[in-house]
Amino acid sequence: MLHTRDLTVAYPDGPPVLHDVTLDLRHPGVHALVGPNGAGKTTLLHTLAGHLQPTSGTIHLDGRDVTGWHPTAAARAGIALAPQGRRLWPSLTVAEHFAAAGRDETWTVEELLDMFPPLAARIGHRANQLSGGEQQMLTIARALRTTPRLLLADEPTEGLAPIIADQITTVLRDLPTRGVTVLAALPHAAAAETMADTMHVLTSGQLDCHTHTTAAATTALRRHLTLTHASDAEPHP
Ligand SMILES: Nc1ncnc2c1ncn2[C@@H]1O[C@H](COP(=O)(O)OP(=O)(O)OP(=O)(O)O)[C@@H](O)[C@H]1O
Repeated sequence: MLHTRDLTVAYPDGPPVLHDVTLDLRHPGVHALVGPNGAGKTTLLHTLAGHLQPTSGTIHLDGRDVTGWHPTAAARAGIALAPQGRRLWPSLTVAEHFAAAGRDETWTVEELLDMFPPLAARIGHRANQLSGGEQQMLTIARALRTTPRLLLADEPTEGLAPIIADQITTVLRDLPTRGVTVLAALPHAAAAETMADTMHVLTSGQLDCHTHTTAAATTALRRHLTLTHASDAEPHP
């Protein structure tokens, strides 16, 4: 459903941060993009959502070339981003976030509140009055209001208490049954294990390994850390 080929991305006036990233999500499901801080996970998700332009390479969603599309067009094509840091409007209420994001009634407010019960009790509260977990729930719920086929979730359980992280994981795991494929950026393989069907390991802007097992993902991450530390320790001439 999502296919990127040789995607290279740089920030203005900087060197490439992603190098020739070829990612193939053939089947609906929950897919994890696993990598350490600075690997380029956020950069990849933002590029898929149209917030960054690749310098080369292509992005296809369901066979359609969406490379370089404006975020609004990417959203219409079915790509939604639940960003890291949540990016909510602090002074808008939960209800106002739903109203602002709503496009059609595939995901009704009632359904979303059933999915995230803590939000139901907070419907009239402003975003800056919500807990971190409630903010994350609102971020995902708001993204679903745009009726995505692909939900990009950037570190969706970051900093949350385990019980809240479990609630969010359960919701994400269930989304493919509603026709939504999830690509979740996660910092390590253990976090991906409970959430994802496949893991794609990103290190230093390059995709390193595609796997179904935590062990293989962890090995790839350890290999990267070992190589990084070894080159850091090399004496400089
Ligand atoms: N706005 C920006 N301008 C320039 N460089 C940036 C910008 N945002 C990120 N970078 C750089 O791009 C690289 C990849 O960062 P990115 O945030 O995509 O990684 P990440 O894997 O999501 O890490 P983290 O888990 O820490 O968010 C890093 O070297 C970072 O410093």
